[in-house]
Amino acid sequence: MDADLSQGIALFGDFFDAIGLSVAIIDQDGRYAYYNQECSQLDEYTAEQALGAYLLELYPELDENSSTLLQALRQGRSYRNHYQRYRNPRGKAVHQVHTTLPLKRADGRIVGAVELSRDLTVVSPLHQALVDLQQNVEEEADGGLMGIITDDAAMKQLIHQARRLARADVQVLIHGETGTGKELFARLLHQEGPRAERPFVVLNCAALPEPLFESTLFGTVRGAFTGAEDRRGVLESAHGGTLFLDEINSLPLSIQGKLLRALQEGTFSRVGSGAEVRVDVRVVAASNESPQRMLDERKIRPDLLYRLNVGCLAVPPLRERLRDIPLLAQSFLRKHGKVTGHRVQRISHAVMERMLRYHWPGNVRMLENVLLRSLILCEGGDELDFLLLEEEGEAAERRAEERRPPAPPPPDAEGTLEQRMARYERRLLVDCLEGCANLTEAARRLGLPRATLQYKLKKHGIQLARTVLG
Ligand SMILES: Nc1ncnc2c1ncn2[C@@H]1O[C@H](COP(=O)(O)OP(=O)(O)OP(=O)(O)O)[C@@H](O)[C@H]1O
Repeated sequence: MDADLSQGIALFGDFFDAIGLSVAIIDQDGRYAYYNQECSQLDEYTAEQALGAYLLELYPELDENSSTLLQALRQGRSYRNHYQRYRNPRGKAVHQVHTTLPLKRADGRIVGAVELSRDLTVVSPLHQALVDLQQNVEEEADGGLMGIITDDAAMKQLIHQARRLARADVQVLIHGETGTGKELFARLLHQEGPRAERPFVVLNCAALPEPLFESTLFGTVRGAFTGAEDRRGVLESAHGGTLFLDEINSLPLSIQGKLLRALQEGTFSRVGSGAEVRVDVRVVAASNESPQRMLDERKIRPDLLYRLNVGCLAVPPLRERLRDIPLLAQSFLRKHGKVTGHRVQRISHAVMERMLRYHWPGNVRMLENVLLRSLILCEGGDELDFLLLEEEGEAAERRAEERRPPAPPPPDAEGTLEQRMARYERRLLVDCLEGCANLTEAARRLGLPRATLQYKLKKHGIQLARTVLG
């Protein structure tokens, strides 16, 4: 061993023993020249076993490149506060942070290397608990966004718009594909408006069989029909607060008329009763079809639409906000990691690419489900390196679908050429209007003067939703 090195160890040995860090020193041959008590606790070799032994004999799973001490000795590299996780020779998981430096003589020659390590094995469960706690606090204090996670410019703009509408206490129609977060927006509108302390009542119109609509909305009186009891409807339950009518496009037109009257007049009667009930309710409605399509397919009465559509929020599909995919994915991994016990920290590059390329027909809800399933089935470890999207057969079919050009409008077997052309033109106009903010934009996209477009809309009897009237 180099004389300077052995002198240094003799001089500082007691100090290294007293500082409460594990300290290991190797000489220029890579053999342990110093190995203190804390090192023994971490790696479970006694000083007698270690001193004089070649490093790679004690740690056969390391090599010249992966051993930081050997890298410091041979390449002069230094590591400061470098995090390491490994299994010690007895198989125990060790987390540590170390600083490793080459030991140089005055003439610059490297005569050994030293490593000081701090054991994090005790600290890391506490650290994880702290991270979880912080996350919970952040989730609860997410600026009143009702858990809406986003880093997308259009979504941020939408949240801004929703907050303004919330304060204005107007009726709002939210539309967007399934699973995009429409209900979260509805809750945001309620929570940030003047009715926050009053009830928020949800009615999913698609989940109700037709005969139950009227009694569910307006309530019943005993004896109104066989088995009827005195029961409040959702309008009464939401008095003073907000009624969220999800999938409004599934509400039968006859009931829509009654709902409109109740909203206009603020009064209605329970089924089977002549007595007027007075309510003050803000209605927020949601649909997975655009206002234009609902109108065109006669799924909503225009007068109800105009009444509800004072404010309109169009939530974009997940595939149009790619920045949100990694953000949401990390958040779901944290959330479900706690429940499943699989604390995956990262998502592999390949999985992330796959997620970014996928078209997510079920949007955020689907992303969450896919990640949960993948997490449950993954083998453990730090990185999520597979994604259970769908059954392979279904997935292949979907990919073929994606590659296929958009389907032409269904061939109309009926009518003359002129009639079929007219139907085709009408369909093109409706499709175009759906994707445009206003008439001017639609005219520009179609390459038509605005007046010609207006003439064609009239000719085809296409009614416009308020959102495209401008
Ligand atoms: N931006 C987001 N951040 C965090 N979670 C989200 C976000 N968007 C949606 N989610 C979650 O995805 C799921 C579906 O959201 P939500 O029910 O609001 O969608 P929806 O558009 O109303 O769906 P549907 O049309 O099927 O009723 C919920 O669990 C919701 O918490």
